[in-house]
Amino acid sequence: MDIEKVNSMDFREFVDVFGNVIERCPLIAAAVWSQRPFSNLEDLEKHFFAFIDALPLSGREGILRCHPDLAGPELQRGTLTPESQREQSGAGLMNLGAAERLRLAELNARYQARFGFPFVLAARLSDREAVPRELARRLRCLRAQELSTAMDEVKKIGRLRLADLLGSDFPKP
Ligand SMILES: NC(=O)N[C@H]1NC(=O)NC1=O
Repeated sequence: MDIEKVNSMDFREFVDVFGNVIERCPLIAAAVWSQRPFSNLEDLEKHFFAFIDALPLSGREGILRCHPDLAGPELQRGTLTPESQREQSGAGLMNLGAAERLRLAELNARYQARFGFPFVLAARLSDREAVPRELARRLRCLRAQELSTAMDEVKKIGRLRLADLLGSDFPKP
C-alpha cells in the first residue's frame, strides 16, 4: 500500500484499516486521520507515535490497560483481537504447559498489582522462554522506568502491525 492510497482513505476506511495499530485504541487512528495528508509512510507512523507521546500519564496508562495479558484468559477463551491472537500464537504462548501457564499468570498478577497496568511486550520479538524471564526482570524496575519501557513496547507492536498493513512499501522494522 502506498502513501497515495493511505491519503485517499475516508475516515471510516482509515479507522477500519488502522484502528488496531494500537491495541483496542481506534481513537488514536481516528485522531491521526485528521493529520492528513501524510508525506510518506514513515510520516504516518510518526503521527501515531506523536499522539501517544503527547498524552498525559493517564492516557498512556489507559493505552497499556487496553492490552490483554500475554497467555491470559482471553487467549484461552479465543476473544483476543486477530492481531493479538497472531502475535501471541507466533510466540508459542498457545502451547504452554500447565506449569508454564500458571507461572505466567502469577507473574502477570504480581506485575499488575505492583504497577497498576498489565505487562506489555512485543510478543513477535520474543518467545515462550523469554516472556517470563523478561516479566520477572521488569517486575523489579521502578514505575517511571517501567512505564517508559512498556510504551516503547506498544510502539514496537504498532510498528510491526503497520508493516503488515503497508507491505513492502514500508521498511521492515
Ligand atoms: N500484554 C501484551 O503485551 N499484549 C500484547 N503484546 C503483543 O505482542 N500483542 C499483544 O496483545
